[in-house]
Amino acid sequence: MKHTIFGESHGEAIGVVLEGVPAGLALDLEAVQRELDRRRPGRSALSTARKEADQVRVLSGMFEGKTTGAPLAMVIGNADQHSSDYDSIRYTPRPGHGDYAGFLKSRGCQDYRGGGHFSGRLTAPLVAAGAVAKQLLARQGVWVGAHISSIYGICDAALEEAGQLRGVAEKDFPVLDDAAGRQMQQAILEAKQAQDSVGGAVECAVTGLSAGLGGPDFGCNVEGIFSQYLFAVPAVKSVAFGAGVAFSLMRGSQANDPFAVEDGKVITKTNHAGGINGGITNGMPVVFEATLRPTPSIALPQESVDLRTGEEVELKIKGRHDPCIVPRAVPVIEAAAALAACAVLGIGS
Ligand SMILES: Cc1cc2nc3c(=O)[nH]c(=O)nc-3n(C[C@H](O)[C@H](O)[C@H](O)COP(=O)(O)O)c2cc1C
Ligand SMILES: C=C(O[C@@H]1CC(C(=O)O)=C[C@@H](OP(=O)(O)O)[C@H]1O)C(=O)O
Repeated sequence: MKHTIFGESHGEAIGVVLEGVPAGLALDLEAVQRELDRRRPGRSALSTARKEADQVRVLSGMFEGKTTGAPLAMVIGNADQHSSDYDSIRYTPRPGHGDYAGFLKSRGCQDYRGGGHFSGRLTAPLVAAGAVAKQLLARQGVWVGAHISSIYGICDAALEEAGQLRGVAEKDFPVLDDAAGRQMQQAILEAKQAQDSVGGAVECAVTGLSAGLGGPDFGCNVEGIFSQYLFAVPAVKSVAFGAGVAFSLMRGSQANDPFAVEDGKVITKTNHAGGINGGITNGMPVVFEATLRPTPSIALPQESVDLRTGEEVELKIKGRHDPCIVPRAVPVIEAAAALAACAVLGIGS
């Protein structure tokens, strides 16, 4: 399924056009809305204070409750913009954000208000598209779940099997170990108090993908397909499959996943490979971790450059920002993974 996300954070609306959605899907719009509600801003002191209802409206591609196979267009309004917060930083890019790169790419014509098209707000339509993908995947027995695996060095309990993630989505703070979750929340509030921000990671599992999907080469490699979708999420700076960076500390005897037979099916006893060997699914859950950087917009003074004069200037950012992106990014990572899983399965292509 090809998806095109459109809009700007302070424009009239944001949305997505999904092409290739198979006809005849009885799309559950309440389920789509539930996913959007998990990501919605302005719900607690842990997130940006911007309040948006994030009510999704389907403009096309659905008739009498079912998808028609025509492009599915979904739109979400913007209501609570404080655009004047951005006037003073129009020509002084925020370190870490897309401002400078966007200024160059748009030749100075970018919508600078609220980060424009680079805003994390554009992940709302991504979540809507992912919710459609999840419904298509469910018909094939494929399921996606995630949890916050760490924030600022505080780790959640280790994920031993993907089934532990069922039920995590309903939590306000989606972790396996609520005690660790309370420590993470404390770390976020301390960073906020210090006019700063923190980053962390989201671990995600996709179950039900049969063995033998994908290929070793560019374009069909399953790790590559997932990575393309995941790196399109703003603030994602690394993606690692299975044991990921911990492989560098292992011997082969520890890293290899021993084969076994369970109910007549070949399985592996461990899943250090994250369900992928040779770029091809091996039938175990596809498991990966995405690292999200600390929020770029912080209240502490920072160094920037006035792009009109070339002078170095001190930057003070106003406005309402997430002191940590990770909690609201959990449904976003799931959405990106669901779209990637559709691509791996060839749904809508
Ligand atoms: C859900 C979500 C919320 C975000 N909230 C903010 C925010 O409040 N302030 C901010 O500066 N960046 C925020 N970001 C991150 C920026 O959008 C992102 O860092 C920027 O677009 C640059 O992209 P990059 O980090 O991938 O290079 C958010 C990202 C996501 C996914
Ligand atoms: C609005 C959302 O998050 C926004 C993401 C964001 C950024 O720079 O990425 C900056 C802030 O925008 P604003 O200054 O307009 O409040 C966040 O509030 C959202 O996620 O829906």
